[in-house]
Amino acid sequence: MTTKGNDRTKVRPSENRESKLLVNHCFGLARQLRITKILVFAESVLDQRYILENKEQVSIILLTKDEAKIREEFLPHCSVLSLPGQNLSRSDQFQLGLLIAVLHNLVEHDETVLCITGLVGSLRLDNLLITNLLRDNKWFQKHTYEKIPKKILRSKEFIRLLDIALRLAGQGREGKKIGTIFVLGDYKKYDKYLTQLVLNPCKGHPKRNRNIHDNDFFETIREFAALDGAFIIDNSGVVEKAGTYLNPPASENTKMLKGFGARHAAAASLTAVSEALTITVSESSSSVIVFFDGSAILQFNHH
Ligand SMILES: Nc1ncnc2c1ncn2[C@@H]1O[C@H](COP(=O)(O)OP(=O)(O)OP(=O)(O)O)[C@@H](O)[C@H]1O
Repeated sequence: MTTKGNDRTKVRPSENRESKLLVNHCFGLARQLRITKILVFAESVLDQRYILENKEQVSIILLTKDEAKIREEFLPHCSVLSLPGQNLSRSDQFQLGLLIAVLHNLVEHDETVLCITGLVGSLRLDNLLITNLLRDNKWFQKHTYEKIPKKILRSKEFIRLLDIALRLAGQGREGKKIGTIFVLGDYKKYDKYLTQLVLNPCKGHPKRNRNIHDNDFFETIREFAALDGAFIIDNSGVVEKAGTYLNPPASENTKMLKGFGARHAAAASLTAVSEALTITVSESSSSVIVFFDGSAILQFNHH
């Protein structure tokens, strides 16, 4: 059991031993199964050195919410990836971590890898998984991965937007839940399906001040999320519009999601008739859903 408040100093020696044994067994399994990549959720590792002691013939991919916490001696031996989101379930952590590794070309989408993780904040590793994105993710089975324009899904803009969406879903605004849509892509190609519900609050501001990569802009996004409608973001991460209503035509290519209403229908439909990718934050369920080509391709739920 994790202590309430996730006191990082309170890891019993026996628990640290459990984590070390799990890591040892993981590397043993990798050798036996000839698996060459191991994803480690670094947030849960108290003593990172025992991972280095094990590394031979495997690539270690460290996933972290805070790259500054990764010890320097690790860096030449591991790939370090930033993991967006907060309070995700463990299965969502796995899914997101693996997806990000695939998007960074560190893992093939049909490659079997080992993942070790623990409860966020617990500093204990307690879970070992053998997984393969193509085998274990329904969407990857149904779709041709290569069909997704790499410039969109493999972009740092997509990963950053996912991070923003997960943070908004997890934190809300002034104690209230947030619901919104982010649209990523070449917006001029689907401008005809966009209508302003209110005057565009981004208009007239320099591009550098409304880029999703700018940390200071995050709070503005949180404020603008209170407006009905969607954020329209170009491929370089500049928010071109906010408070925008999506009005795409009906298309047979749209797969509606059960249990959701107009927001999710609009987000799905726009991707059916354009090359845009949309990410929704659901006000009713706090889930974050990524749509592409008319379908939900990824879904993350908060707990
Ligand atoms: N076409 C659209 N474009 C942009 N925003 C929309 C559109 N349709 C609805 N919305 C926004 O979504 C809000 C919620 O609508 P609704 O409850 O029907 O959607 P939902 O898919 O169930 O979303 P949620 O899970 O967030 O409640 C509306 O108040 C409106 O602000």
